[in-house]
Amino acid sequence: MKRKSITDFFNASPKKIKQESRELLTSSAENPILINDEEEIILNENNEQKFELKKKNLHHHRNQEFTFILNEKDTGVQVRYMERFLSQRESKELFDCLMEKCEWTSPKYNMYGKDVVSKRKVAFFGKPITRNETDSVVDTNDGSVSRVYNDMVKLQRDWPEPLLNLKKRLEELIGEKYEAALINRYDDGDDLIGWHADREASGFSIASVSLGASRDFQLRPMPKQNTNSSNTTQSPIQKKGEIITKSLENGCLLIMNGATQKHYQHCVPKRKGVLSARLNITFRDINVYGQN
Ligand SMILES: O=C(O)CCC(=O)C(=O)O
Ligand SMILES: [Fe+2]
Repeated sequence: MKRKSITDFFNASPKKIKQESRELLTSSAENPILINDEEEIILNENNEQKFELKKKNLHHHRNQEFTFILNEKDTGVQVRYMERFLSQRESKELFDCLMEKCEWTSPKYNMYGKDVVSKRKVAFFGKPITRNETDSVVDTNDGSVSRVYNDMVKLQRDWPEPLLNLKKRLEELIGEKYEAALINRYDDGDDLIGWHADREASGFSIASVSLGASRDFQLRPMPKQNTNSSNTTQSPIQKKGEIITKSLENGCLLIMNGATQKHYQHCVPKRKGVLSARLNITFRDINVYGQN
């Protein structure tokens, strides 16, 4: 590994590097390298930059760095985390606003053949309504529903201002177009979401913002299916040590890229000691959670 000053780096190949260094300004990887005129850039043996992130991922947020929870070369899985994406004030404002504006539904799921109603609540914002120049509502919320998980939930299209602003900010930061937001409300540590993978298209990055109480978020490799089994029900084989746990705090941002949903499952397990509410917003692709 050679070390070069940033001046050497520019002199070596001015055109190419100038453009790349701009992209690196806000980048971070396992070993974040922030570059300005005084700092050094680390090169590998071939004189190439060691870390290179896509330009679309690197706008703004100079003081807020991503860390990788997962970054797999072979599968392409990337799960990134930014601790203080929202300030305490922004988080509180959004939390209060969503608590007031969301129309909550309790999801149902089937456990051993029985329908069970979850204590966790969900709300769903679909494609935002369009407003004309005088800011009057053109398309009204007509009380329709949308299918989320296996449930029909109230489809809300009149996005509260702070949620719309957050959507725009994430679109700029991540380079995706988000047209839906799913809100999960965990009133205390008894509320949970079990192991699952999201249904988003393979190239799509889901952005997840957490508010309120800290909760553990877990990831595990997609359970291998027992192909020898004579019946067709799939039995997962999972080693306990393969579970990654990350506490998601008030105001943090987690980004799961498309490959994550193919190779990993995630969950928010029960946590007895948690006595207050957490909201989680996932910004998603409207094509997956259609508007019925
Ligand atoms: O609450 C969370 O952090 C995760 C929510 C989730 O996985 C989902 O809604 O699909
Ligand atoms: Fe999920």
